[in-house]
Amino acid sequence: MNCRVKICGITSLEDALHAVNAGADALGFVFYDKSPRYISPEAANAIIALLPPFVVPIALFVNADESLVNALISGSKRWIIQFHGDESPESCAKYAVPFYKAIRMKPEVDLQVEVERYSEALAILLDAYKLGVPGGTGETFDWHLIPENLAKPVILAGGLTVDNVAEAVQAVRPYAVDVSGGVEKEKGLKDPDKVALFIKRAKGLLPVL
Ligand SMILES: O=C(O)c1ccccc1NCC(=O)[C@H](O)[C@H](O)COP(=O)(O)O
Repeated sequence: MNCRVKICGITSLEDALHAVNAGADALGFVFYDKSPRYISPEAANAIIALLPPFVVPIALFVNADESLVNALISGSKRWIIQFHGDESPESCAKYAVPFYKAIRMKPEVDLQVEVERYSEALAILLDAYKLGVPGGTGETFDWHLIPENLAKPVILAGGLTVDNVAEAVQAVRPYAVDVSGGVEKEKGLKDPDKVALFIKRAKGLLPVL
């Protein structure tokens, strides 16, 4: 299976280019100022101007003001937005760029209903629910909560690491996987070896020993 990989929480050009050279399909940039992975719109737009054309830059917002989102996307036409808060379907769809909607998974979430609500989303990203923490929790959720016949591509996130990503891809068969904390050496800084190994294992290019 050809599983794509998004490396999230990029804060430097060095980490961005290393992830791309290791085979990342998409890079995530966090514009949530309470995150240790926060990057300014100016710094992120400078990085994405140097990315090769087939790499997708993804801008992550949590209940952000419209003016902040518009300020970012006015700097580059390449962005896809990942809404990671409580944004309504209407507020996600009002921008000039495509979007993904993150759903924080717990047993009472009906994914079929969420997929219908966010009908204009390109894909849904499934992350672990943790009270008071909007994302980047480093925690997994119960993958059995994901139905097989969802009408949107699934990006699987939440607590993925070099040790569990191959199993996750096998079990869920997602369109893509997304990782942040599992490939860091400290919060906000990627570990190049873990990034490379994670991508190889997600794409089935290396056996898990
Ligand atoms: O990464 C953050 O700090 C963050 C903060 C607030 C909202 C979302 C955030 N990250 C979202 C992501 O896309 C992460 O990649 C995803 O939550 C998975 O994180 P992890 O469990 O650390 O791999």
